[in-house]
Amino acid sequence: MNKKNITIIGTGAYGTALANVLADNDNNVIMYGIVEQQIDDINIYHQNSVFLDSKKINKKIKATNSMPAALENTDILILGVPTVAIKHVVNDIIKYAKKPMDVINTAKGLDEESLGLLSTKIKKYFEGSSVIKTYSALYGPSIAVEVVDRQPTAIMIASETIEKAKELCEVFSNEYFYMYPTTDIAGCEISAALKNAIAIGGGILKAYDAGDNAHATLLTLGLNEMYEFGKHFGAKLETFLNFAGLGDLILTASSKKSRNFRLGEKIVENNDAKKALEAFNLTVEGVETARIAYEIGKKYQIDMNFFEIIYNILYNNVKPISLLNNVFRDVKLV
Ligand SMILES: NC(=O)C1=CN([C@@H]2O[C@H](COP(=O)(O)OP(=O)(O)OC[C@H]3O[C@@H](n4cnc5c(N)ncnc54)[C@H](OP(=O)(O)O)[C@@H]3O)[C@@H](O)[C@H]2O)C=CC1
Ligand SMILES: O=C(CO)COP(=O)(O)O
Repeated sequence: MNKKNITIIGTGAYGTALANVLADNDNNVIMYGIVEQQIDDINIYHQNSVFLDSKKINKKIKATNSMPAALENTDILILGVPTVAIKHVVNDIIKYAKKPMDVINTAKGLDEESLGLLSTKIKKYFEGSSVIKTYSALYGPSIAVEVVDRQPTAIMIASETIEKAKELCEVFSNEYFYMYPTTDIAGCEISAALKNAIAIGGGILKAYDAGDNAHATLLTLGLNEMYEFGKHFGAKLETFLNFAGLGDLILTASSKKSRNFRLGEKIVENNDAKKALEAFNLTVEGVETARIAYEIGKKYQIDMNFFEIIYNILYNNVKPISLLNNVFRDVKLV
């Protein structure tokens, strides 16, 4: 496989983890960030201590705060910022990109405005520009810190054609990072977004010491609601059984390494979602997703009992104990 020139937008936890994989695979990797200290940390000390402590990353990774420099000669562009920042960065990317690129999104969210898919929205942002060659997105159970530690990880790449997905698998895969191809962008994206809200529920149950039965039940009913939701957008059933679906759901709704899970625990600690959120300054995509998924469920009359409860906890000051008291009743199984 030829060396690729890869640009990663965002110097956060996941962008850094992917940079490390891609540099390990001998590609030229440059990261674009907005925080000088993070850029220096990467260039000089080969670490990203704000997000990943003092863990060393591949010395070949470069970072810059200049978008034009980052986009000098890009073959593959990775969007490594949270959902909320995508519009802003795409505007700049369009301004400075010099040639058409394979664009890969990593953000896990939905589109608030259209009550639809984030991928549709991102492609719209690029519409009319000539800088996007293909669109793909990368999803699956991959906590950044474990990827940086080179612990075994398997994820999906969803592209519009299977040929492109397979080509990208070649670029990313190595002995600790395995990537599998699919064309079900909608299914992967919905799984990835919705599991974050379910992970908040996982943290709530854990903090109440609800037990392993309850945990397994949450995963099962959560997967069912993800699928009910996905059907509406034409997602395939099998996607919910792959790494983007079941895999990421199990990981995030069970692990203290997940920020969404930890937020759930904090909500119980504070007995108040608003207070917990005020004190929690990490990226937690599940909060917005819970609201958008709830609205989509209402609009299209999708049966989503869990999402209604978690929405009320996050947005209507309903106490977190209501999850324990109500989520196991009237579960609608696929
Ligand atoms: N962490 C993980 O294990 C995984 C995360 N993801 C997904 O990846 C996405 C990013 O998450 P993650 O890397 O963890 O988030 P982080 O909070 O670790 O990092 C986000 C980065 O984006 C930067 N950023 C925010 N706005 C802008 C902007 N306008 N221009 C440039 N940079 C910006 C942030 O800068 P600043 O520091 O200034 O805020 C920060 O460096 C999320 O959607 C997440 O769900 C997917 C798989 C795994
Ligand atoms: O999506 C993730 C791992 O696949 C990361 O989850 P959190 O955003 O909850 O930390």
